[in-house]
Amino acid sequence: MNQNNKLSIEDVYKSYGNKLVLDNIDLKVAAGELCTLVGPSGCGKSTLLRLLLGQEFADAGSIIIDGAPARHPDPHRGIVYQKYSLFPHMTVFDNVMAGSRLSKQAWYLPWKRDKDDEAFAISMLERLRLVDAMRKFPHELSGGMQQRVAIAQALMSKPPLLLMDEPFGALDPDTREQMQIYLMELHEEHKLTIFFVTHDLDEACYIGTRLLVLSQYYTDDRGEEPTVARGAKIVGDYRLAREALPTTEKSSAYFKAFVEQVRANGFSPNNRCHVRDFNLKHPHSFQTLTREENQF
Ligand SMILES: Nc1ncnc2c1ncn2[C@@H]1O[C@H](COP(=O)(O)OP(=O)(O)OP(=O)(O)O)[C@@H](O)[C@H]1O
Repeated sequence: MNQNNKLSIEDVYKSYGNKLVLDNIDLKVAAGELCTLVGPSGCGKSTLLRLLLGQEFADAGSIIIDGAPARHPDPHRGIVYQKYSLFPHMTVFDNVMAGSRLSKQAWYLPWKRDKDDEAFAISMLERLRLVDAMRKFPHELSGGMQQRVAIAQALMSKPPLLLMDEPFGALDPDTREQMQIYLMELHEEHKLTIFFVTHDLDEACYIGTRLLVLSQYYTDDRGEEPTVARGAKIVGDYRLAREALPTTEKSSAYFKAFVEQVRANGFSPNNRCHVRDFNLKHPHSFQTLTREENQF
């Protein structure tokens, strides 16, 4: 494995029963990349994250993270889901602090707080506009606030590999944009490697340094569609020059032109159907054309 690769996925297959979900996935990711992952609903994005987490195993192939097979979840990999789960009996602050204690594989004991961790937790709570709520319990918070606490909890340990499954999907647009900017800043500051699943191409292009498209719809080398149902492959792999994007100008003509360019040119001609159907106004902005619609 190339020493710069944080992770390497080779010839990975994953089925549930007789349904093939992931079909020969090959992917190498360098340390520090923020990979955004888009694809049609049900194509296997969350399944891929679960394999990376070590929560489930591939039927064939290998997943190597930091030179070792991904066998089971460990503190070096953090995960944030759209559905948050917090400790109901702990305050916001203790929930966030629990993230660092858990990552150190020691049970969280409030009287054994680490001062550096405390300072980092408070700085995150300030950034996430939660500092006024830090003594509250989860049931006293809105859903968006609870999600922000869950994100802070996962970020607390600055996991070298952070897996995020539609983490901002339930946030209101303003909070979502603030979270995007915060995540980009954290990514740069702590050199995290991140896999970020989203249904929003705008978001994927905005925050990612690399855009991956996973889909079960593709044509073969001769441009023909497979005659049997297949699992999903990486059908688009696109480098994003995020440093060229001013963080405050997401709605700028420049950014819109950039996303449009990704839509128009970003994927291989064999997969152009995926590009045409991106509709950024739609809440599920990535939808794949049916065979009948794909007539060009
Ligand atoms: N534990 C399981 N048992 C059986 N089938 C499963 C299981 N987990 C996922 N699947 C199936 O595998 C396929 C991929 O599911 P997955 O949740 O990974 O897709 P996804 O791309 O994340 O979808 P979405 O965008 O809707 O969240 C789906 O058809 C799903 O029904």
